[in-house]
Amino acid sequence: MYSLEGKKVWVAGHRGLVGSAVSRRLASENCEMVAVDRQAVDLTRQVEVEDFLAESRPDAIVIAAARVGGILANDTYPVDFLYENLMIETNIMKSAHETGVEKILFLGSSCIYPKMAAQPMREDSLLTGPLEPTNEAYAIAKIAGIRLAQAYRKQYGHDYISAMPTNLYGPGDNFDLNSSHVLPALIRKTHEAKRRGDEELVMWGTGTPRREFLHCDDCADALVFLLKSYSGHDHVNVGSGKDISILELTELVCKIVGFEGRIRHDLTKPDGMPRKLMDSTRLLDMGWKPTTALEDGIRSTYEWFKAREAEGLYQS
Ligand SMILES: NC(=O)C1=CN([C@@H]2O[C@H](COP(=O)(O)OP(=O)(O)OC[C@H]3O[C@@H](n4cnc5c(N)ncnc54)[C@H](OP(=O)(O)O)[C@@H]3O)[C@@H](O)[C@H]2O)C=CC1
Ligand SMILES: C[C@H]1O[C@H](OP(=O)(O)OP(=O)(O)OC[C@H]2O[C@@H](n3cnc4c(=O)[nH]c(N)nc43)[C@H](O)[C@@H]2O)[C@@H](O)[C@@H](O)C1=O
Repeated sequence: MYSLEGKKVWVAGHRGLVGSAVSRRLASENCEMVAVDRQAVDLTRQVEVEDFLAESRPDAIVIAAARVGGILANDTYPVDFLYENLMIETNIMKSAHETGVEKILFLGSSCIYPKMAAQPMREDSLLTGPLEPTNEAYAIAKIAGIRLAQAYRKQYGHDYISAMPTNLYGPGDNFDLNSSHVLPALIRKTHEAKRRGDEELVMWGTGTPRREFLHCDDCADALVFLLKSYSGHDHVNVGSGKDISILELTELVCKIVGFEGRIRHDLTKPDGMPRKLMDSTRLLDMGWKPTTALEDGIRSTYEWFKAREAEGLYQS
């Protein structure tokens, strides 16, 4: 067990979907939070990370900072996804080693597994086959991060662990239609189509791929659980255990938003992995479980989106 009591914890990427959820969750632990904005410390720059850690001296770090995006962004900007993620994770782990950080939780993603991995995907299917081409760059950076954490454990005995969340969503998500993941994109597109009185909604791809979704607050709870109770070499899957086809998801969002038009497929856009459902047995066996049903989570995220839209945050 790792006690967070009185510890200084740095959530790198505290403004993001996951980082903000982890920060909310850590508020109920008796620990001190450290935070820094990208304007003050660019995590792709080693010297800035070194100086920040030498000065702030956290005891534990959650690496929720990363270059993140949906299928199109991943496919269009492979250099950015590979380079920035490699830099962020290596800079943080190296500086943490030099300043004696006790514990690191590194975050990867379900895209690390082979495109044709047996479903549900177990932790030991890593590196057993070719990756999905649309997110290969990002996946390679994340696999390198897992291996780097394991290397620090092997060479120096450091308690660096890795968690692999499934597709996440919730308040604070990215609703930009070019760079977002499918759920925030569908919420925004359906809402705007309804407001304009459109007869159809355009979704990407065939709709046959299947994805597993987990609310960011469930994910944050699992991450804090792992931070406190897990100290192993192997990475741990973090999922909800249920998947849904993209067409079914689109129909669910239409129901929640109240859009009654047709659904049209844009087949110029990629489908990506045919199925991504994780086997989270290891985490469940440790005693953790998710609490937010997908429909409830989409409803509350839609309310969050509408409130931000009313503030003028999203202009269509
Ligand atoms: N979203 C998802 O569906 C999934 C996410 N994950 C993992 O969870 C982690 C967090 O993802 P998520 O919260 O969705 O991503 P977000 O894009 O919402 O947040 C990423 C955060 O990282 C910060 N950041 C990025 N680059 C830099 C940089 N160069 N210097 C300083 N800060 C930087 C961003 O800062 P700023 O606010 O300034 O932009 C932002 O706060 C990632 O490791 C991702 O792989 C895993 C599975 C699924
Ligand atoms: C978390 C994960 O996220 C990415 O992988 P992904 O799961 O394929 O990403 P996605 O959420 O963007 O799409 C899921 C499915 O949904 C379809 N789809 C329909 N309509 C829209 C749409 O409007 N927008 C988007 N983005 N997708 C749409 C889309 O065509 C695809 O079939 C990674 O690259 C990878 O980096 C990663 O780790």
